[in-house]
Amino acid sequence: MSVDRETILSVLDRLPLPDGGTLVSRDLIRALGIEQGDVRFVIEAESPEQARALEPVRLQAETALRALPGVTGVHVVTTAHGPAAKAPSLKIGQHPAPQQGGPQPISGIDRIIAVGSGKGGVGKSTVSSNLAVALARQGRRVGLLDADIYGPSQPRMMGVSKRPASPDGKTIIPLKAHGVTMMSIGLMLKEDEAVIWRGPMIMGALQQLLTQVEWGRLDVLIIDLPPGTGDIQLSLGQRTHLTGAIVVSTPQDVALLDARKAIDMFQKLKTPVLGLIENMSSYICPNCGHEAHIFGHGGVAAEARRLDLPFLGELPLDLAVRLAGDSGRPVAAGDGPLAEAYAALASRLVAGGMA
Ligand SMILES: Nc1ncnc2c1ncn2[C@@H]1O[C@H](COP(=O)(O)OP(=O)(O)OP(=O)(O)O)[C@@H](O)[C@H]1O
Repeated sequence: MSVDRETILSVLDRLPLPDGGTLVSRDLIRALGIEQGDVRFVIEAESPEQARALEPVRLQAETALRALPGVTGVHVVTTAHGPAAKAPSLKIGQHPAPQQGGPQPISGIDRIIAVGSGKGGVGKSTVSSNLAVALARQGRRVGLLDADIYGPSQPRMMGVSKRPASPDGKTIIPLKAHGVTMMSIGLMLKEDEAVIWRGPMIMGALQQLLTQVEWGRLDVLIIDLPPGTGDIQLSLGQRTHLTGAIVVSTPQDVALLDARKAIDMFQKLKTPVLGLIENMSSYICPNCGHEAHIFGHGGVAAEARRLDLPFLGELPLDLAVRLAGDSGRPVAAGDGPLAEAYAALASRLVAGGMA
């Protein structure tokens, strides 16, 4: 049984706010998305004070929604307008500036590739970081932007935690790791501020990360998107000229079903789908060498053929990939078959003029 938007809103409309009204009646809910029972939305507070006052309501909302049949997960974040945090702060409380003439390029960046997935947990962030590192090892000037506001994982995967500097309070100096210039929304938050954003509204935040970060000259910027097909992906595709998108999926049917939705979204946005990647494709037992297909095998290649899209390759399920991601040194930075798989993927993109 799946849960719908109306049910979610009616539950939220029953939770009173401390100063009157509800999240719904006060129009504080943004970017509500429901993917396979996973509910995500943003509470847009008017000030950091209000955001703090709303914290009990956020928790109540999570508990109430989790109790609904068909809900498998709930992720709610609060954003706050109001006085800017100490530098480097993204200026707060702005809707993205109105824009004329469709998606725009970003000056100094030759190509932008968005890495998306229909479903969370399929390895989109892992693929983004490893691909970025593999491309940098081939001499490309590479940027990596972690746009997953719900769970920014690139600082951990790339092994950076320093808060980026902003000498003039406007531009932000990105960090460097494994030859890649990187920036993550996670680096702008203090650890104890994980819930309340000191940032602009989310769409504006992404736009600012694209334009206020001093990326320098890049051959390619890789954007690690949040999972699914929500407002962030739409807003990015509508405002920024993307060279193309890569969709990551595991071979399971359920993951493929969602991947199709992501492909559909990119096609509606007129963003070329550069290809599909099958992650967690096969598992080689380190003890006996037996090859197993835990999530199935070949489903993504078959889907690519069916949709007449390029199949960019399969990446095995391997403990070393996770350990490397957790340790901040992606497998692509080392040697061996896993690094070679990413190098081959990077070469294909370079040869095709995509990176
Ligand atoms: N090929 C692989 N082999 C082993 N572990 C993997 C592989 N790919 C990803 N993982 C692990 O699976 C977990 C989820 O991966 P990752 O965070 O990249 O997924 P995601 O699609 O970006 O998820 P989210 O949507 O939650 O951001 C991580 O712990 C990662 O290290």
